[in-house]
Amino acid sequence: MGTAMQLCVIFNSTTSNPRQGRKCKYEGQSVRALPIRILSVGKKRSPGLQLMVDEYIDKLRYYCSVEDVQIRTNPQNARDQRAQVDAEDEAVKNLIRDEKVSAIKDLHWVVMLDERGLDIGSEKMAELVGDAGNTGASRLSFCIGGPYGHGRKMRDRANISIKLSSLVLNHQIALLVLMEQLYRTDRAFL
Ligand SMILES: C[S@@+](CC[C@H](N)C(=O)[O-])C[C@H]1O[C@@H](n2cnc3c(N)ncnc32)[C@H](O)[C@@H]1O
Repeated sequence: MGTAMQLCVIFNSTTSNPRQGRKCKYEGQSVRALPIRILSVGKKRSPGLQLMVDEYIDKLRYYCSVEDVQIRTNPQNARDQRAQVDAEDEAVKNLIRDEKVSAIKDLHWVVMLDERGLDIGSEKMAELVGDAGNTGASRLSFCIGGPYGHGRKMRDRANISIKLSSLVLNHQIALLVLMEQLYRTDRAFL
């Protein structure tokens, strides 16, 4: 998975009492966040969900810029799960392609959300967001899969794969949990 090894340091960081195992290395500091792009695959959102997403983006804007990109599932592929996942992978990959426009590089640090991913808490999520700024990337991209999850291409492209819970979540709930965690990375909420 790409350069995921770079992040091993984060997940081995030492801890101290009384919040054993819950210390964030950015505690007491503002975490400098890269611009964030959240890509989520799925059907048209309900107005209620969109309202909540917009509310989080509004709250997060004091801290970092968040781009909410929706990738619609193609109903033509509904009968062929493999074709659907492949098409979704391709669509997402096109939106996280590293690019160089004249002297400006747009390099994505890609975090794949997956129920089988690495189990991290809020503090480690804050470290992940802060440390992404030291990877040389110019953007932090979170990818949420469709009804059948991510395919091989996305798994190969991702720099790291994380879980938000041990439960399998609907992609819309995963989006809200992610946004809440991003909001929580602001030190005051850890
Ligand atoms: C309905 S789930 C897909 C479940 C599917 N069985 C799979 O193999 O991934 C849709 C998307 O929501 C996200 N998701 C669901 N549960 C999650 C969890 N516990 N942690 C992180 N992401 C999750 C993932 O991005 C997933 O691809």
